[in-house]
Amino acid sequence: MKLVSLHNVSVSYEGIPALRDVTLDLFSDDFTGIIGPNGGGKTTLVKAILGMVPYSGRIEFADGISIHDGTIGYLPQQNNFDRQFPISVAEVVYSGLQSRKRLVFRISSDERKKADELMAMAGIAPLSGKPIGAISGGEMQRALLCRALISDPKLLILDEPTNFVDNKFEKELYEILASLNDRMAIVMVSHDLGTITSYVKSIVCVNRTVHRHNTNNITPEQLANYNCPIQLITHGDVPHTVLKRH
Ligand SMILES: Nc1ncnc2c1ncn2[C@@H]1O[C@H](COP(=O)(O)OP(=O)(O)OP(=O)(O)O)[C@@H](O)[C@H]1O
Repeated sequence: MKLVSLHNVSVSYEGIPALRDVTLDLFSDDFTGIIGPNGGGKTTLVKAILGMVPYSGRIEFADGISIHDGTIGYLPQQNNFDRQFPISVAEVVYSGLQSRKRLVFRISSDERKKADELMAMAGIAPLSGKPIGAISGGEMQRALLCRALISDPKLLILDEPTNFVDNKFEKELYEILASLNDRMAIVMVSHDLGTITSYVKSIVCVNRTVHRHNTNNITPEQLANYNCPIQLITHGDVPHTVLKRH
């Protein structure tokens, strides 16, 4: 089932195009990696879907999917999050419920339980009362994952979720995402095609224009043909990417 359809979507910043004429469908069973060179427009694509940047063209959402009610969970790139804000880890997680226009002090016991379960899954239960200024980047990333999940989204969008995360949690994270994919679509921006390729089911190349590959097995020729200047370097069976600036 189609969850989100973009029709001829373009985004410009101060007159400079970041995305041009993008037509793309996202489906309810997707586990999709969004890849592309630095500055290619990956974050802009995600922000357009979330209504965070003005765009021309049309974005359609399936019934029951909205950017306003928590049915789309979002883990932003961490440099966009203000760590000086004086709230605790648990409050960060609860803030994922705010799109439902609920106030923090009205959190139900079920929601508290859910937050506790998510924090336990992400390995940050002991940190729940700590201020976010006093935790590490990787711990913050885990908290933001819980925040994105607490509203039980049907679509989970993650922008570079493995920034700041150690190898152990990176692997854990991909496994958590693979199991969540039974009940939600997952769209993940990543620089590292080599690592994500064994988890994702499809790949979207973004370099001002967009091309969707309905496979996780992608060749350098395909990347070149679709204006995606990423080099694949193979070590054994695992391709690694080197991203070219342009
Ligand atoms: N708020 C903004 N104002 C002006 N230009 C912007 C803004 N945000 C992004 N851009 C520009 O738009 C282009 C696309 O940026 P975007 O962040 O979407 O790329 P990206 O593929 O996510 O990059 P990266 O891999 O470096 O995170 C870049 O040239 C960037 O400099």
